[in-house]
Amino acid sequence: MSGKSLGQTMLVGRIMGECRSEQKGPTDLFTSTPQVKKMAEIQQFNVPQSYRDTILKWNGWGYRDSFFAINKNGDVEFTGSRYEMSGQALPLLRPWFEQNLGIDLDYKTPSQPQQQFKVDPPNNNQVFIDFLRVHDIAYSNAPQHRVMRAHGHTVHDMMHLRYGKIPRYPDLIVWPKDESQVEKIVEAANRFNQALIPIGGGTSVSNALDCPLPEPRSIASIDMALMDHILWIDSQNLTCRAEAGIIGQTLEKELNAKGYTCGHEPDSIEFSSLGGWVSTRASGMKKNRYGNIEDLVVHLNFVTSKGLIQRQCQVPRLSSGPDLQHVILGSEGTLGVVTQVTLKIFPIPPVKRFGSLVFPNFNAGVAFFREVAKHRCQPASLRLVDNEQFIMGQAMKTENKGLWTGLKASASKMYVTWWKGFKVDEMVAATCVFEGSEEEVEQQERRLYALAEQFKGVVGGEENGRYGYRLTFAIAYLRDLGMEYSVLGESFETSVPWDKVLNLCRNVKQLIKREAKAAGVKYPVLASCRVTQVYDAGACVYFYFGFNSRGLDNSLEVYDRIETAARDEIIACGGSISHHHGIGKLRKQWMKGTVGTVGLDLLAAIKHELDPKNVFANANLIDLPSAKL
Ligand SMILES: Cc1cc2nc3c(=O)[nH]c(=O)nc-3n(C[C@H](O)[C@H](O)[C@H](O)COP(=O)(O)OP(=O)(O)OC[C@H]3O[C@@H](n4cnc5c(N)ncnc54)[C@H](O)[C@@H]3O)c2cc1C
Repeated sequence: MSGKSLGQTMLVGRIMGECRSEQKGPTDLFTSTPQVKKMAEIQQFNVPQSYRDTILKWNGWGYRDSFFAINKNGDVEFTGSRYEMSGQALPLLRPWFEQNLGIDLDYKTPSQPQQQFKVDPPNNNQVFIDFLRVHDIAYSNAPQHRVMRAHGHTVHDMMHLRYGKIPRYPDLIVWPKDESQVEKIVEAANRFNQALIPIGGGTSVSNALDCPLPEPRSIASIDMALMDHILWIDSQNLTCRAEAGIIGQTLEKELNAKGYTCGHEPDSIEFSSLGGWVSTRASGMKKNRYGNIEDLVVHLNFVTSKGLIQRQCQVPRLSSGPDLQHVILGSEGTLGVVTQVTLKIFPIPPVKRFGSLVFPNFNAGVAFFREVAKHRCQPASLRLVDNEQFIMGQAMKTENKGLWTGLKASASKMYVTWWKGFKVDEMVAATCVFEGSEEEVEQQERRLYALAEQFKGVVGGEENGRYGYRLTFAIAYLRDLGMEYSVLGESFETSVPWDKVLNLCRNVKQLIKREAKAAGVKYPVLASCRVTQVYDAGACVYFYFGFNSRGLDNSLEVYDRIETAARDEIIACGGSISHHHGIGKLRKQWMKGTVGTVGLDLLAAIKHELDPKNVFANANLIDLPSAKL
């Protein structure tokens, strides 16, 4: 993937310089229903060809050329050439799918072809469209643009794309190229009764981008893809200012080229945007060293229906009443548009090293993590996978590489399983990323590994650690393979105090299996978790679950029942509604229990004050009392 200098791509959204304004993508293949052709003429102005339309899948995760497929030998293979795993076979993965989810290669549930995907006609607000034209703001109501901005990446989104249709599309897409154009769009929306939904990378996993069905107004999606530039880097104060549409990997790559990092690395960094991170209160895997997004944001600009919110000074901390930036962080597109963000940046650490540890069981691993938090000796990243994920990780070995490469010699494996008495169906693994100077990293390693010994931890080597983190990006593509064979899968997460981690993990996993069986699932069910973040007072736990829907005629209903029951169980076990995925429309039902009635009223009052006409009408976070609008 070739990098490009700033300025070269002023007119296109970029992922590592991959887009060209002249590129045409097969998204042109979407068809309009006959009504669209009759009722609504395609209206387009200055449409940029952004990465979203040219290199991303229309009905799944990630790059179009990268997916898991069954090759001619019957093995799973990862296509393309973008990832280390690309072009390689994973001979253990198919047996893993068969054993753990009961898939049968003869029973395929392929997606509908793109050409058959029908798009409803747009509800054009002509006066708003004319305004955009006069003010030189790019727009389109073409079906291919509307489909690509109508969803995030929940199971529902994928099921709609693969087998049905999206219940409601944005009627128009607008591409502001700077903050002043965003201000004009918001002003016009208020004047001409237009609803708006901002979209960054489109990686939402909370139905936050879905257009609400009851919304009677025309809905325009504000695609931030053109606002993707670093505006300045301040090496004195170690800050940078960037436009909110910049995609994580582009931001990081351009900072790296100048010797800096922003340190924020969510697993979705390849496709999620800076504005999206702020709007969802995102968390990155290296938060131990750099902090979560709320720790990294120094300052931001926010365009609301009432005008621009920005601080009058760019200082590191302020005592001036409640922090208004915390009203914006996590606002999920309900209050306005994040246009520019000043972030802390850091010199790239001279040394980055991976590491891994193996523990006899999950309890020992969690006890170790608790001790690490007490001693505050967590490296930049520290993750603990349970036995199910440990086994799954091994099943994703390519022909040449494996989780056990660090313990390559069979003598080492014997050391763990025979000499140390670990059981293969109980042992778990932790992976780490250490960053700093050579001395700092050595010291971090020594301290962590010495502590691990107290919990029977065995050092698994650097290569195993590296492998664990590399898998992160590939795992996101696995669901699409499962869906080809009737598997529905999802991940969800929570924040939980230390004393409740074990109980919560065990209960939620058991509940998922119980609920699936009760709902008629006839095949083995995947329920697995990992501890992904370490805090003084608790941890973030991240679950994967999946089941084979073969034979069920109400698979989405079954899925919803299990997911809802799992969230209820999480909350009953002392966990939270979310740690970093946010609320969207998916988890709204638990907001009252989370913030209380007074809290809900306060959120509604803020919404009413900033956006009295509910122009930002994505209906995330809370249901608005109609009297207030
Ligand atoms: C495979 C995968 C891995 C993930 N890993 C992580 C992870 O490690 N950590 C994590 O925190 N999350 C993760 N997520 C969730 C998701 O990536 C985050 O919520 C991310 O912050 C969303 O950013 P985005 O740019 O894609 O936002 P979008 O999906 O485009 O939008 C999300 C919400 O933010 C609003 N929004 C977007 N941009 C703006 C803006 N400029 N102004 C106002 N509102 C805006 C939208 O209206 C919407 O409500 C993951 C998701 C997937 C699919």
